[in-house]
Amino acid sequence: MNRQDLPLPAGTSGQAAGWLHCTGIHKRFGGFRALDGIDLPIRKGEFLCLLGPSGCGKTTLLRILAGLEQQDGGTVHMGGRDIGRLPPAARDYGIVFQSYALFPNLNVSANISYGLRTSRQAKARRVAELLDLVGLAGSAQKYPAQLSGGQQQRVALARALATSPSLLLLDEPLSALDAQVREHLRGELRTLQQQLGVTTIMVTHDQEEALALADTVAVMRHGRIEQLGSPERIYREPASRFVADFVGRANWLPLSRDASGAFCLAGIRLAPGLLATDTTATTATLFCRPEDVRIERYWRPGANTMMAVVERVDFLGGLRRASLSLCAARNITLLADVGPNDAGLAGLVPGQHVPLTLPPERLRVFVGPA
Ligand SMILES: Nc1ncnc2c1ncn2[C@@H]1O[C@H](COP(=O)(O)OP(=O)(O)OP(=O)(O)O)[C@@H](O)[C@H]1O
Repeated sequence: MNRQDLPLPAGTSGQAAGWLHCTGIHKRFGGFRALDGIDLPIRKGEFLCLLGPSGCGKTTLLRILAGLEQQDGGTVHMGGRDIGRLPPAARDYGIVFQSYALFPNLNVSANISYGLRTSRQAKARRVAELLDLVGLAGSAQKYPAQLSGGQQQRVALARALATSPSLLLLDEPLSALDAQVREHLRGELRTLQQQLGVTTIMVTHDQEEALALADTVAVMRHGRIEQLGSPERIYREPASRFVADFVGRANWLPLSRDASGAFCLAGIRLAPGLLATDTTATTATLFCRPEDVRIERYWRPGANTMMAVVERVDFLGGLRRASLSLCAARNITLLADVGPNDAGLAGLVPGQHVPLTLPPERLRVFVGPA
């Protein structure tokens, strides 16, 4: 698996590349192929998110890394050591699951120190240190039932970090929390991970969470990695239609070719230089994010500028989302996100004709029908 434009996380060096390395991982459940040749290099100190729809194999891969599931084929190396067949206890990681999985009959202190084999005083010191780290100082004597969901997940995180593992595995740790707590804890998790520099792999099906948290996102589909790259790269330069659709919102517009082979949208020749994966394909689709569609205040002929009719405008708080249809082909519709300071805002009235520009550098072409 090639890595794309990945800056190293702070505090790591080039030699650290591929500190944890999965090679050719296969896993079947009966006749079902859950993982189909996973190659995944992870650098020391990196925060990597496994992102994909339900059933794509994210959790299976995480469980294989944890030794909770055995792969049918392939290897796992960590720090140069083959750990692929070691039992969970012989691997050096902490894990947090979606459900808090705390022992209800043990207090916070006992939950956190459960895996520690040190003296009572050392345990108490470590618990206090960890509670401080996760923002729960003074809660050592409480029981899980006395804590909110977010607090329980902090305790679970403290427990996972208790032995100072080299690797932190997180299986949808925020998904049981309500939106506000989730966003708050997301920020704290990222700060904590950077502060400790612990290599972290998190499973999520929430693309916003993956983009916000990760140094690197691995987008999975049907047991394979469809794209591995920085959040920016995944969002801006999706490698496939699946990735483009799964991550963020997109307009898909049907293209044709004129006699010279140039791409046309609704009969309008588009600026040259659009990248297509297959340059001979006759059927192609234009991909463009709603925030990249520029509504102009006045008509000015230019590359990829065309007239459209405003069909509908939805107020989304920070921005307005306009549904538009192209004047040259009213059946071709697209969404445009318009911010409060954008020039085109004044024209956003249903029924109004407005010029719009599709900035050439923001467009991509995918082979196949829209
Ligand atoms: N122990 C098992 N026995 C049989 N099938 C399994 C087992 N574990 C997972 N699977 C199947 O393997 C596929 C991948 O499961 P996995 O839990 O890895 O997916 P996921 O991407 O984490 O999805 P979700 O987000 O829903 O948890 C699914 O179709 C699942 O039903």
